[in-house]
Amino acid sequence: FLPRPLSGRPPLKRLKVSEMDRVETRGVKKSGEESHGGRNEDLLELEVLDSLTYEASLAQQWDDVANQKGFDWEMEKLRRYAAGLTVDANGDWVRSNGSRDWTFSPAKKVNLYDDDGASQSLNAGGNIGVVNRVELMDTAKVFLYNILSAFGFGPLLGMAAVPTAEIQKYEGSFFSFIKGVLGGDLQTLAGGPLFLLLAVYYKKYGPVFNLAFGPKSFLIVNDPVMAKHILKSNVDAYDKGVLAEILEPIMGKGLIPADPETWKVRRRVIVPGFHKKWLNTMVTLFADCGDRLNDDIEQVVKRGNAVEMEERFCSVSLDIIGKAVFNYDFGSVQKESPVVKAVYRTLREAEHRSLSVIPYWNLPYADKWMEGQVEFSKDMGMLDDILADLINGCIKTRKEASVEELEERDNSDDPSLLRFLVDMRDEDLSSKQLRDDLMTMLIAGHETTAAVLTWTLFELSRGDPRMLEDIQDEIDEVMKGKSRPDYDDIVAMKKLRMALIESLRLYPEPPILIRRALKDDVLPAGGSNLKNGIKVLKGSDIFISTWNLHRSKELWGEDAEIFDPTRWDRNFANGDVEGWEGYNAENVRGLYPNEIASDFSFLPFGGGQRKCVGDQFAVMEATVVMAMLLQKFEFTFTGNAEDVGMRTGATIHTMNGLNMIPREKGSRTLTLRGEGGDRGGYWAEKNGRNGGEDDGGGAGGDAVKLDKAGCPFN
Ligand code: HEM
Repeated sequence: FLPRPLSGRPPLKRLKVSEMDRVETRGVKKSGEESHGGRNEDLLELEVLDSLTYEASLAQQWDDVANQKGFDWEMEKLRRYAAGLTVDANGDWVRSNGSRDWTFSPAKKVNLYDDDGASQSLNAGGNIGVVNRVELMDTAKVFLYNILSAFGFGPLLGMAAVPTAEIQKYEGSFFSFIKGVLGGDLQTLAGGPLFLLLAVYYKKYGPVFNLAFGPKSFLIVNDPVMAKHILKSNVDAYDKGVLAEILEPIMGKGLIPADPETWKVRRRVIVPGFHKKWLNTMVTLFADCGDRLNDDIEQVVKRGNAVEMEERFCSVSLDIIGKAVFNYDFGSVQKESPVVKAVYRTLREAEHRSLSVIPYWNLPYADKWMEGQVEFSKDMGMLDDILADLINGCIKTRKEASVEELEERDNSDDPSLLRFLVDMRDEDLSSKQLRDDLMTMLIAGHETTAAVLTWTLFELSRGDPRMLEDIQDEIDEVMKGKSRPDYDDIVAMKKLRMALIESLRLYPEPPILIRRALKDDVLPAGGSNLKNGIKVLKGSDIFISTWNLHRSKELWGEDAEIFDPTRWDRNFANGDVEGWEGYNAENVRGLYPNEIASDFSFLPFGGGQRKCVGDQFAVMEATVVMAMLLQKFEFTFTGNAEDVGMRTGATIHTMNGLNMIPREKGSRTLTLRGEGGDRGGYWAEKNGRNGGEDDGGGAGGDAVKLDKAGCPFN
């Protein structure tokens, strides 16, 4: 949440350049090398703009003199003077230290060589790619505009009248405040989970508002039209901003934090790994791990104990992701090993960082003296060693093949993504990049799926028991006595899939998507009354609250906060949200209703080009594990549903664990619980059942068998 530290890379590179090349092709080469035409020119020593620097991108941006006006240009000139540049008699920007050889205008075609001769990155057209980097000046400008807007100058500066929610009042105790400041914990400072605070402000301020902490502010977007603009229509104008800074030390240049240039390359490599045949193979893996979980719960039933299901779901999803991504068996359902502990501590640290106001991990030598950081660095070391061994082992047995061949290959001995990536023909096997990709998928695909399972079981257990019974009936009908579902069974278990996806609506993982503007932009008005749109300055940080989008009454109707898997069969629209098509059940394709069917009011896996690569994997995994569990067991809370509580990090966790008492299915007497009564009544009503027996939720009484004909799932 503090301004991004400047990168350590020097902005200029001292290289030798052939005058001929500079004029004709702008080629750059090392002293003593032959020029492209084979001529051995006299070489001049020049400072050439590194194509990867902010200066290079700026120089391109300002190439057109028509752009050289207004406030931004004045700021840019100041920036250039401060960087030691000046304008020469020809109007070119040059270094003021007398070196007239170097002009500010970037070369159009440049071949740069590192000192070791390795060529540097060029984009496909041979031009220097425009790298939009947010620099200190951009952040300063955003701060300045925030301050001026607070004094009412916003409209003069072309800013829309976006309301500002100011976190001024701290609700917690003095000691927890001090703890929050010292720990840099935003959640403690805000007095509770940030996304819940944003939900309160959403009710007050509507679809878009600023959240201000002094001069620093975040634009909070709770509108599907604006979200679509940021994630899809103008996606090149945004990157992951704060999130990338926080995750970089853990995930490196893995897909989630990757800058746009790295992302483009890696996404193209990784996506083919999730091909259809692989996903089918994965169903067997999900069932293997589901068996382990069932065996474990069986033991708990025998002992007559309670079990913490959130923890169990985390274990099963960790085992699955370990095997799927790098063919490593964490075996965490059966035992807790030092490796498993290291994974969890790393996840907790990543979450703590994402809630932190102070980048404490960047303090000098933090990994040597700071509590938590010493351990974190050891954990990362351990995980890196394991990953390095796995990668090296895989490389040693590499069998190169084309993507098509790999898709057809019998990979039953090692179906992992690592194997696929290593065997892919012509792939760069830099183990650092592979390490980053694998680490990212380990983290991205683990607790997210565990959270879906946790909150689905929670909601099914606290709702009308007939809802659960209905789903269990579906499982029995589809599985026909088999203990392990296959792909067709997953497709056939629609009620279960809709229950899982409904829990992702109410508990989105993560509850906030983070972006930073790489250029100035204007968001569409959507459901706001800001008809000219909302100006966004380069460098602005944006939170898209999926929690607010998914629970909005404007987007889902009055029952938005209710867990109702049948809603996915009904359309919903709202003409007040300009440009929003609404949710259309007919547009649902594939295993779950996605962002397209809801026109970006439902973003379970994000949307646009940076959408989750593991969506199908996750839905299939959750369906298999939950089907196998509910086929055999029933669960009741050890106490009340309210005891479970909620806290947040990158995903939404329970506060106190999902403590349940499991029993063999069929051994429980279904009762309508008082506290879930309204939900039960609602479910019954939606199913067209106004049955006299306890609908609407009194306590006690045997459950009424669901009337199949009235069920909207059918
Ligand atoms: C229910 C489970 C999951 C949920 C809810 C989920 C959610 C998401 C969301 C919301 C994003 C977009 C983030 C953004 O736009 O800032 C995302 C991205 C991503 N997810 Fe998932 N995810 C899940 C499972 C998985 C799995 C199983 C994997 C891998 C095996 C995975 C890998 C990724 C990756 C690599 C990205 C980054 C994609 C990119 O930027 O190109 N996720 N996920």
